[in-house]
Amino acid sequence: MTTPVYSPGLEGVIAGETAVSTVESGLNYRGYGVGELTEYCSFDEVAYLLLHGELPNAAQLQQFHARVAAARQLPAPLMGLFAALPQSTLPLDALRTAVSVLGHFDPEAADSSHDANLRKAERLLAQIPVAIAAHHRVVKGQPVVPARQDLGHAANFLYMLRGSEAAPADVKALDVSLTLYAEHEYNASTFAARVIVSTLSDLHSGVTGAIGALKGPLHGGANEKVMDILLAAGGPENAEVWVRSALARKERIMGFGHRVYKAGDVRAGILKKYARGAADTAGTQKWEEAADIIERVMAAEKNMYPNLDWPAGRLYHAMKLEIPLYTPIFAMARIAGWAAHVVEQLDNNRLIRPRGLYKGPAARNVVPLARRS
Ligand SMILES: CC(=O)SCCNC(=O)CCNC(=O)[C@H](O)C(C)(C)COP(=O)(O)OP(=O)(O)OC[C@H]1O[C@@H](n2cnc3c(N)ncnc32)[C@H](O)[C@@H]1OP(=O)(O)O
Ligand SMILES: O=C([O-])CC(=O)C(=O)O
Repeated sequence: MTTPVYSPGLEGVIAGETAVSTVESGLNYRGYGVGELTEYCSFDEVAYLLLHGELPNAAQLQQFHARVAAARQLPAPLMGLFAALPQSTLPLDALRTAVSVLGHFDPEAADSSHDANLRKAERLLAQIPVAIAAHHRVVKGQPVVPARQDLGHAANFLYMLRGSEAAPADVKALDVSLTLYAEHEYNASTFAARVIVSTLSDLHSGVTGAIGALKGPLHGGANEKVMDILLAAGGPENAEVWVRSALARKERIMGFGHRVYKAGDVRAGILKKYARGAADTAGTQKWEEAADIIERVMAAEKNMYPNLDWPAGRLYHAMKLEIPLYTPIFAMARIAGWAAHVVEQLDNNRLIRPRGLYKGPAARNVVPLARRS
């Protein structure tokens, strides 16, 4: 047996190969920088790139859109389940359940071939936003709004959620956030999905587990906590005092820090201008001013910089989206990355099974129950 190497939290460990994206020298998806992708491409094109390996031409995009739009519906029993879940069910928990249930109804659930996985991935890409919007409206006692076939991913989601077409600026801002959220190498939720399917389990199981991993506030759950923090800080007048006392209490400021990026996350810089634009439109600039103050204190006191969740939480708040929807929106984008990794894992699979460094008692003998004190 070779000597095990231990790195707490697997920091710095190369856990596998991937051609989906890299965080080395700027984040890129399949070779394309995320800055250019947000500038020149829609999320729909980026999802195609992640799943199929190349950017689509116009005909490929049109066919992809037609397939995804046709799959924007849920089985009736899932709608019934949304009504039966406790009112207090968090949207992310409902989504995790929904993906598991969708697995029962997928016609190719048991087929984990490359092509079947891509077809299932396209269906999940279509169904996840429908599930988020439908659960949201059911909980509110509002009629569910059927998906529109003619709209892209971001526009259709806002339409299903609100029941009316969103302003183009809102659609563009959400679309950019989806592109930035779509993929990030071996992050915790993607790694969870890869571990699950490495046992030769199926795509829906991998994505269900990935959603569970995304939920935690050290990962995707942070975008909801960002707004909780700003609301707790109360605005620019109190932000500096608030963040300094939170740091003195050794609290984590959600939306700051990153396992890989120690000098800042390029995605946060890209999305910041959209958060600012949405705040200008909504007249909620005070949260942007408070965010600037917190950023300044975090840089000075902790040498720590915003990650993508920091502007995303503010953007969604300025767009008047309810806070518990923020992590589900992350999932609605990351499904493209999760599925691309699941396909890649299964195309060249080896069971993922690391070792644990034993820290328990030394070997000892069992004392039979009658003689145990
Ligand atoms: C899109 C995404 O999912 S990006 C990640 C979103 N998550 C967040 O924003 C949550 C807040 N950030 C964090 O908790 C962390 O920075 C993580 C989990 C993202 C990365 O953490 P790691 O690289 O593993 O660092 P680790 O958790 O070991 O922390 C190292 C030290 O920095 C401190 N620290 C890390 N992040 C923060 C933070 N946001 N605020 C205050 N202190 C922090 C820790 O308390 C720890 O201090 P200590 O050594 O005195 O105990
Ligand atoms: O990579 C990570 O650890 C977390 C992250 O930024 C992401 O998943 O987008």
